[in-house]
Amino acid sequence: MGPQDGKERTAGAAAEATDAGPPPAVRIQGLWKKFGEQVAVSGIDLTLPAGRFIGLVGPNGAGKTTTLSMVTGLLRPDAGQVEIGGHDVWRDPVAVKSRIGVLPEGLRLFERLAGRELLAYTGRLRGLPGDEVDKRADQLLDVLDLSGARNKLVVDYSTGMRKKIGLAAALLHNPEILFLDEPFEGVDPVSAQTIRGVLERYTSSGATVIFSSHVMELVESLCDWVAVMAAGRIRADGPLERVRGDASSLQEAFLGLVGASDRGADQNLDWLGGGTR
Ligand SMILES: Nc1ncnc2c1ncn2[C@@H]1O[C@H](COP(=O)(O)OP(=O)(O)OP(=O)(O)O)[C@@H](O)[C@H]1O
Repeated sequence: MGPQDGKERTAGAAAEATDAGPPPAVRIQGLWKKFGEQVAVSGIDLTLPAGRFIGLVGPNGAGKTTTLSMVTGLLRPDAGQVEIGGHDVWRDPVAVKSRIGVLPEGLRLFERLAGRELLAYTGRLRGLPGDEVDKRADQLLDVLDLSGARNKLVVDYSTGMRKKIGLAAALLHNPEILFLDEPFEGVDPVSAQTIRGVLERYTSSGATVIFSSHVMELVESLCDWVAVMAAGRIRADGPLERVRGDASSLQEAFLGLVGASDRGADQNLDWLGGGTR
């Protein structure tokens, strides 16, 4: 399965989505971003269908965060277009931002607010009525097992608690599409299971989740659609089974796609053998 396969599938998915009526969740065309001489995202085209649980996977430095930042309107591309639900991210930002929830990498939160206050503030910024914000905030805190920390300042939250309160803030306005950059990083297995349950419930209503991750087992168990990125390009994308192909696991398919399956450590590091000293 090569890059071209991914492109063909993308075009196919776009046509399917258009024929069926509703626009795709995300349509990316010719997206580029350079930082100095470093090309982070190299002219990608990608169509992600609505109503799916979608994983964006790739090795460190592949360009996942840069792509998600441009797709969600946090970073201006050098070139290219992004549409969310048929709306251009840069020309129609209000329509786009009302439809999406975002949990970015290295999320900045208002540290001196308590968790409950943070949600109240986020809800009012989103234009929700106060009693609706109260109801939703209480339910989200409860489901995410944060009720006991509702009055604790965010600065005192652990990494996992920060991810969960960030997720609650991203879900508060009931977006159509949720973007999550490494939502499970630094999260313990119990909290991961809680987050997973919330996301599964959210997608079962027809909403779309798009998240980046390095953890292939997680992506394989959660996602029904996958895009594989490496060196700023999309190497493959489509339904999970198609991207996995004949490989025994997504991990194996991924290593083949990013060209890392035969990168053994044995040719180098011949000095490393502390145990045999
Ligand atoms: N603000 C920046 N300034 C300079 N270079 C950057 C910046 N942001 C990203 N890059 C570079 O762009 C490339 C893509 O980075 P990006 O963070 O998008 O990758 P990633 O796939 O999210 O990686 P990881 O999985 O390690 O988080 C890398 O080479 C990175 O060093």
